[in-house]
Amino acid sequence: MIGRELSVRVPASTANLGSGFDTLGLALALYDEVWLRVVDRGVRVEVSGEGADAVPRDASHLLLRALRAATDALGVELPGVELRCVNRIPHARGLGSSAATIVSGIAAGYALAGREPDESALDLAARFEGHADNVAASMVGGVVVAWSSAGASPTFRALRLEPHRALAPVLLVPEVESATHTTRGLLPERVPHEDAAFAASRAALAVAALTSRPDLLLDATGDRLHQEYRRPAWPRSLALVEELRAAGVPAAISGAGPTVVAFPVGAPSWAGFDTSGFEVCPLAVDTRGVTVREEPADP
Ligand SMILES: Nc1ncnc2c1ncn2[C@@H]1O[C@H](COP(=O)(O)OP(=O)(O)OP(=O)(O)O)[C@@H](O)[C@H]1O
Ligand SMILES: N[C@@H](CCO)C(=O)O
Repeated sequence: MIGRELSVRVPASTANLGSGFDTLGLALALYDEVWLRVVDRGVRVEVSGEGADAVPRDASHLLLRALRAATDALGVELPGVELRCVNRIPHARGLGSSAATIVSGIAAGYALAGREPDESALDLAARFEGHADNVAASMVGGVVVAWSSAGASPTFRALRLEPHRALAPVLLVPEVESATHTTRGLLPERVPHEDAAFAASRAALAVAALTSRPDLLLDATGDRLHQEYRRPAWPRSLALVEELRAAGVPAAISGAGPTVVAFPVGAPSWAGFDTSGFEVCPLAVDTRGVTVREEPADP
């Protein structure tokens, strides 16, 4: 085991897609990369790129905690680890950075056990994150429908669906950050039945829109379960979503915000919209999910 080296590549993701709160996810072709070596003791962490000035450099690093959870669950001995992270997914913006990091750690742990990430890996990752939409997208790529059943084993599950080839998401990423745990705290305990019915119809429609009928994305990305409640956390982002939707462009808050995800048809002109302070990032859809490569041992 000592001396084994792995490299991991994991995609970002956009969750919710408006109507599918904690349920729908889409993997994006923006990747964090990690190189990892098993050593005889201790922990050494190097980080470059996003979050390099903020994330811990010890065993409390999120990836190492997820890795340890996986190796403990699989009975793999892990005396020490060296880690080099190249982070490209912005943190706390609604692009699934924490989920991608958790998935990297868990996929690496499974690889050390000689296993592909499977249903149990997804359950473990989702337990870390608290919900499965982003982790499922980062793990398997494409479109995912995630669900949980309290008390069941596995608790968290997901179904992967093939994205329609015309899906061309554009992410509008602001400078400001918004922590997911803070905006989850803005959600009410209960919602009106009428809003639940609205959500059920739009989420069901979104499955069709994302996989075979992108022309239905405007209706399919309508939301009444979370965005309005979270408005105080990112008023400008939600105003931009409303502006885009009023002009017929399907748009929603990406994950827990503050990034906006839009699905313009053709080459859009952003000139008519107030995108000041947002970086406009067209991103392809990732269809592979996390990949782990075993690096050859030193001769
Ligand atoms: N590559 C990373 N390495 C270490 N810690 C990370 C990394 N990426 C994210 N994190 C941790 O996760 C936090 C961000 O998680 P959070 O759930 O708030 O946002 P997000 O995952 O970027 O967005 P969302 O869940 O809305 O898609 C960071 O502040 C950091 O603590
Ligand atoms: N479904 C999650 C995605 C962000 O992690 C939320 O909206 O809180």
